[in-house]
Amino acid sequence: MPAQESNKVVTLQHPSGATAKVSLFGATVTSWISNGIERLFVSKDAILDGSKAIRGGIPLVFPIFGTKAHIPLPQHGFARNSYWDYLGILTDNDEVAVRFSLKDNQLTKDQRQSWPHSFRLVYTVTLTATQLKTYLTVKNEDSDTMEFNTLLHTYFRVKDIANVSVEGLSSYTFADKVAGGATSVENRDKITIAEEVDRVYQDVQDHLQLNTGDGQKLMIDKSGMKDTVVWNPWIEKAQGMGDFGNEEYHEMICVEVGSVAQWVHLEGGQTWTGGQTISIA
Ligand SMILES: O=P(O)(O)OC[C@H]1O[C@H](O)[C@H](O)[C@@H](O)[C@@H]1O
Repeated sequence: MPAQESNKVVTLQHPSGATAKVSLFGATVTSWISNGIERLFVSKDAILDGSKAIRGGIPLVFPIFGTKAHIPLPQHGFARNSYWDYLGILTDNDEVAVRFSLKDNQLTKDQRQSWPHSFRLVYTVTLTATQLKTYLTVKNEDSDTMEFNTLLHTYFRVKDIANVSVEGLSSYTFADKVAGGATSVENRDKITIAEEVDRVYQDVQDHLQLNTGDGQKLMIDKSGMKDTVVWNPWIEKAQGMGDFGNEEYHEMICVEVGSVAQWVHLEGGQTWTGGQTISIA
């Protein structure tokens, strides 16, 4: 079978040998192996029992990014902390695609009170020989307009952060969360990491390139999503996270496509789609 569920994890297998795993908890992609190489980072200390969002892979941020004073939801919302339904395989020709769904009636009473909207999320994860595609559809099932943020919080595995760079963000404005949200314009063609980095690049082009430093290149093509966050916790933040090894900041970088700088406005009855295609160059 190209996809099967066992113990709340769906495993995708492509005839090329590529594989991916998606936990029903958060619909979090926790592994993507292509050409025999694991491309995603999951912390050795990640908590996988459903009591906390998974530290690594692709946690799905919805309906808020960070925290919002007027919406009493936990950081990054409820999607990454909820069990999703597995809807099964969509196609199985050159690609293996599986879908997951989350509806408002699967939330806790507190979550529904904090964000009182009727909605349906459908998340499609598609595996080809050389690509991973993750696309989210949001359906507003109310008659009123709904506002949300969403982001694919992708943790990429790298050999050594010292040799990693991200291309495609030059000349875009970013909010620097390490500097209290101060905005600046990026002037580097290749963004490298040598300290704590937590930047929200706003309204950026859809094509980015991640050089993982070992000769491998990943192309990240987003669609329907405006912004890109680049994050590495570096030394002190790493030490402060219970579910992240002290030295693991060397082995990961988050490049997170999403719509987070502004609310997405979705009218009643309407559907929104956004996501990313990650390709091995
Ligand atoms: O610790 P988490 O809630 O998973 O958040 C991890 C990180 O997510 C994003 O990258 C934010 O920009 C960071 O500010 C945050 O620290």
